[in-house]
Amino acid sequence: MTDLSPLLRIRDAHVRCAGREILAVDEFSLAEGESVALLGPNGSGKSTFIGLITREVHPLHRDEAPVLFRGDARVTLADIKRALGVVSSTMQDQIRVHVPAQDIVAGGLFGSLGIPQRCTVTDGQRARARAIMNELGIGDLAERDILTLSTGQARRVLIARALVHDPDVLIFDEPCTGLDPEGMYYVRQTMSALARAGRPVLLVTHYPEDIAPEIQRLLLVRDGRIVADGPKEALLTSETMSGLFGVPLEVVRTRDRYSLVDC
Ligand SMILES: Nc1ncnc2c1ncn2[C@@H]1O[C@H](COP(=O)(O)OP(=O)(O)OP(=O)(O)O)[C@@H](O)[C@H]1O
Repeated sequence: MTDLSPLLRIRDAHVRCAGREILAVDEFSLAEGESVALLGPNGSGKSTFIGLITREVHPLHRDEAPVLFRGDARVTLADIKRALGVVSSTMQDQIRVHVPAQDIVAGGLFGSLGIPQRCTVTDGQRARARAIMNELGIGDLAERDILTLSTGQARRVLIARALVHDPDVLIFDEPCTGLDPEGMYYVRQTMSALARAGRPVLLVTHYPEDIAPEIQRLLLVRDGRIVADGPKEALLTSETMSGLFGVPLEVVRTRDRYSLVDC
């Protein structure tokens, strides 16, 4: 029998912090192979939404579990780490040790940012880390000290780390923050290629420019709520964006990308 459960389902999930509700999700499903972008202003609840999926944020308890992976509520944290590959702009700040970039990539095989103490990396695991770096065009960075890389180079190393264990879903949490146009180009191209290859990408961003042409579905988040969920063509309008961000904005479409300009 075919399993018709979505890859991910969030239903009636509520997150409270410091005495107030910071996120409420009535219903969200991600099908196998589907990619989606979450767009919203600062403080709207996007990272909290991702935290629900990664289990870093806990919803209020209720009898029926609010977050299901392939229909299963009882997945362990290890299962979640295996299923997800996460890239965020803040991860780089957490790296404080001088290690070769390939060790950061291999760390993804252990669900950590580097190789944990007491763990030994096999030749096969090292080869896997090198192979994924080569695939992303950053093989020349493998032996470089991670702390000496530019922000753009380090971000691409973090993408390799997120991919090294062949996850079911890739989460990009504001992946272009702090990058110059070259860095943005490579990160956006990589997201496009992954989504095109059918790897589900869950992108969190403030900017429509980051949304790869292959990502068709858009969620708009504001004040801790999903205020819209639909095709990006329908939602990326000047009127909707001005309402979402609370300032007058114009949406400009250039080929298959969208951008926001002040008006
Ligand atoms: N630990 C916390 N304690 C109190 N409030 C919190 C905490 N974490 C998040 N919040 C609040 O929850 C709301 C949603 O935060 P969240 O970080 O999810 O938003 P975001 O859309 O990711 O923001 P940004 O775009 O700035 O990263 C914000 O109002 C934030 O201040």
